[in-house]
Amino acid sequence: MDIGLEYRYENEVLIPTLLVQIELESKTKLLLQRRPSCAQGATHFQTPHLGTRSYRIEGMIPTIPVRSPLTLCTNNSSIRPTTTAMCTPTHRVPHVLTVAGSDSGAGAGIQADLKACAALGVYCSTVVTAVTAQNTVGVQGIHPVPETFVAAQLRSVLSDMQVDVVKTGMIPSIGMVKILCQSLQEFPVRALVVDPVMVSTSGDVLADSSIVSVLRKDLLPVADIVTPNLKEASILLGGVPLETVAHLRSAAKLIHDLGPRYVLVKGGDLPAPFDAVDIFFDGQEYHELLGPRVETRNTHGTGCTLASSIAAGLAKGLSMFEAVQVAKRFVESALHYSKNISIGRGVQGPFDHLLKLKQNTNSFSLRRGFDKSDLLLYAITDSRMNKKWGRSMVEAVKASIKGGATIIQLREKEVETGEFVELALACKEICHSKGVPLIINDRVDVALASNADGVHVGQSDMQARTVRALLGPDKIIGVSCKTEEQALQAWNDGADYIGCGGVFPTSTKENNRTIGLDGLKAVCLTSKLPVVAIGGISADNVPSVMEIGAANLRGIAVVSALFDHDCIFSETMKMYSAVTHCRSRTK
Ligand SMILES: Cc1ncc(COP(=O)(O)OP(=O)(O)O)c(N)n1
Ligand SMILES: Cc1ncsc1CCOP(=O)(O)O
Ligand SMILES: [Mg+2]
Repeated sequence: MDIGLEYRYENEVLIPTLLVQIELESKTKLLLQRRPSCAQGATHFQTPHLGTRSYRIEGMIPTIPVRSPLTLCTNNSSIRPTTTAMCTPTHRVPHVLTVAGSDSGAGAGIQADLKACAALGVYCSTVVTAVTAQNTVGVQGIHPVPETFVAAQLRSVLSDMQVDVVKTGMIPSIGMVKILCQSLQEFPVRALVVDPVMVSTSGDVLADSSIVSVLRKDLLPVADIVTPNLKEASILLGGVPLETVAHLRSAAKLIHDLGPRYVLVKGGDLPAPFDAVDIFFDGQEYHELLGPRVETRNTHGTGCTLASSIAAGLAKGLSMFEAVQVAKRFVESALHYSKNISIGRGVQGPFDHLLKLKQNTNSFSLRRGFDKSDLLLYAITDSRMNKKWGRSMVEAVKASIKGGATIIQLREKEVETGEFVELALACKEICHSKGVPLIINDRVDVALASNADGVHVGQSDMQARTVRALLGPDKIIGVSCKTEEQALQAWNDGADYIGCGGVFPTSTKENNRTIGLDGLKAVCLTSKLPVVAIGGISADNVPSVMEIGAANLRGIAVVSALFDHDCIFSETMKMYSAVTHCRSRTK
């Protein structure tokens, strides 16, 4: 007689099921299964052949999780269950497999990939292709791993684990490229990120020229994205000189013709005065990804880290472009954070990938960065309305978040700077306790002093590019735009979103030209940034706004519809249900 305990999921709860297998004289097996109606005590089976069989259960049978073996007692003997119920809820973890070389200095290679994935919350397994002796001075030695052992590592990981994305770094031999391609055919993954490591940033050759043709012929055609720096792009294209942004664009196109779905040519090595511009090419459109050049010696491993961060974003379900943007911001943040650390005596030091784990967990902006879904219901505060209705700013912010506001903007035109900073700190605490970003209107100084999550500026305020340079890459920057040209400028300046309006007439902002639904639509259709509509928006006209037919219109920004009322909570709930209803219909 076998006894077992099985757990089955039903409605989010694990239900214990007792399984009793009895062998009859006639050798037929009888499987009885029963849900113990109690955690302890007897449970009875009615069996057609044996009448009533009673079993007494000792030991608790909790629903989740069960870790301790249970002892089931029949009439007179205790029988340990055939299976010890070990049930805990399981969930998939985004998973990147890095196929790269080991960097003894731990600034680049698989070490960089492991740290980047850890910082971005993604599991990272490793296939080591070579062991290098290197430090901040350069590469002193390379010891390739035998190809058969690379194959064995690939099989060990891919045959057992659910890998979402493979990221390749240094692959020192033609045979290894072919082994990798074969493994990916046998064990397909969702995406392949190829960082064509051929020359280290210290200028040392990490893969001889013979491998270039195999990379071109075998690996690039199956890559989802390839991320060469200037030198690597030039090598992939036979040694053409690449010295300007125009060269980068043509290089991206030519490399795309070799087969990868996307290309990111990294322009960090462009000679000054160019900004650190990367060209992202999807086969149709070019995107110039600008970012502040961080003046530091600690840039070793930036290429590997960018590629593994892209892989991490893809593993988490981001689109390619989103993954590239987040990865670029992550690397910039890490460089910014690490710019003055000193590791090693050479010309090029490593940077600190794990800043996210060290930053104050309340620093919301680094915990997950800007998410365009934050724009769904954008509440903009107004002290005059608070005064009119006799409530504090903190009360107003709490009520709007409780009602469903997804992002808060403190918009204060008369308050003294010191008071504004205090207000921002108090509101940030409320916002972060609910995972809601806090944006400061106009005042970059107040945003810096309160470490708010970002700033919103208008056309007559500080230019977004300057704000970006002051706030750094991981803060949220919004720009007011009435025209397509302003929207393009906001994009080039490195903004995260556009506030577009006033859509309808409003008395909340003086001397504000109304652009109407047509003006809103014109901006949305050309903007490369997500858009939030603003100006005279109420629950009644939300449908007309949200249904203009622009996918990147992500929400509405409102002041009086929420705050010029006695009950902010109910007004916000009303607005939230209106905008979510429309959003669900227009997705
Ligand atoms: C989300 C959002 N959009 C637009 C504005 C308007 O900003 P601005 O043009 O700077 O005007 P003021 O708000 O400063 O009067 C905004 N604040 N938020
Ligand atoms: C700040 C701002 N920018 C354009 S319109 C506006 C005011 C929006 O206020 P309301 O939602 O009360 O119309
Ligand atoms: Mg302004």
